[in-house]
Amino acid sequence: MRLIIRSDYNEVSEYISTYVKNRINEFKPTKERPFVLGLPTGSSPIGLYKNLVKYHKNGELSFKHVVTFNMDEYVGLPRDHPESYHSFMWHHLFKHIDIEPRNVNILDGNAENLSEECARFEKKIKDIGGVELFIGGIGPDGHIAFNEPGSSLMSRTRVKTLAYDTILANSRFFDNDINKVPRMALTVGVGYDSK
Ligand SMILES: O=P(O)(O)OC[C@H]1O[C@](O)(CO)[C@@H](O)[C@@H]1O
Repeated sequence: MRLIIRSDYNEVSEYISTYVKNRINEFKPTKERPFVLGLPTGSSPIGLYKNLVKYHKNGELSFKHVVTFNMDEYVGLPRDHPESYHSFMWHHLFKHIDIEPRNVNILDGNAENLSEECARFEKKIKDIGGVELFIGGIGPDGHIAFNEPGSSLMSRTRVKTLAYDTILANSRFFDNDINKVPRMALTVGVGYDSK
């Protein structure tokens, strides 16, 4: 593991966004060989997404041949709710860049059969050959995606009940009302398919 420390939020965002831009550009993605990128939500990546939009608008970065997989989504929150991860991703990133909507993959937390939805998502990642670069989001209890403490290192995409600490932390996005925070989420596992 390599721990990279920067002095403030803007410098961290600058570091990671330059890293992502370079990885995509060096990969030289094509339709037949797209760059597969895993993405988080939360407050931390907002600066990263802002910079990626800027690089796109400057002509330094294209998402034409980038396929994305988001790491998680709430269960039961309407897709158009402002706090759904669908809304978050389109608002902060996707609507500002040249990504093909069919290349965006976000779990459907309103699917009739949640296990089937998780299996479908897993298969899509597998079929495309795994994720090239996965950017993680870490919760206060150390969880990554919504893999709450105790999750297996071999875990795969599945339904997870959120820990109380996570519900409490995320209540800041729901008028500080823990009762408005969904209790469950779909999340990729710790053992997702990487390249
Ligand atoms: O970036 P923040 O605001 O600390 O939020 C992190 C949270 O967002 C997520 O990345 C959700 O995708 C979780 O892993 C974590 O709960």
